[in-house]
Amino acid sequence: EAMQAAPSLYTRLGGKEAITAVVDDFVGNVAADRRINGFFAHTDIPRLKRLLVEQICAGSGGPCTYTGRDMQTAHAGMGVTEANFNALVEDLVKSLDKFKVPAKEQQDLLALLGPMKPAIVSR
Ligand code: HEM
Repeated sequence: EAMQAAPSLYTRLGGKEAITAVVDDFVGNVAADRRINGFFAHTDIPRLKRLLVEQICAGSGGPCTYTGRDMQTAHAGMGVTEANFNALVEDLVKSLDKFKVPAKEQQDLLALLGPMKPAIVSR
């Protein structure tokens, strides 16, 4: 019997469609979140959604290429705080819970995004 590779996080999340559904809902939460929605007042939201899907797809082992800017450049000069960062993660977890993404996959996704924090938080 052949050895079986462990399925990627991308596969465990349910692939591109499931990731797209979570990102749509997540960005909706962010847009409604008065703690942080001011940051996004001039943002092209469909583009942001597309780039988030690409980033999560590529980072989780899926067949995507991230075409956006690096995290430091994208968030430069915004003055994002740790509290802002935590609020955004809370909005993401709300969507992960809503779509019943299991705890292990939530952990693995947050472990993928957590290391980006120093590039994003600037004060
Ligand atoms: C792990 C956390 C985060 C990830 C993975 C992330 C990811 C991204 C990505 C992929 C983009 C698009 C890059 C591009 O425009 O080329 C972006 C843009 C943006 N992010 Fe984040 N981000 C995070 C946290 C935050 C936080 C905490 C804030 C503020 C509360 C924020 C505010 C923004 C804004 C306003 C833009 C749009 C910039 C523009 O319109 O030019 N992000 N982010």
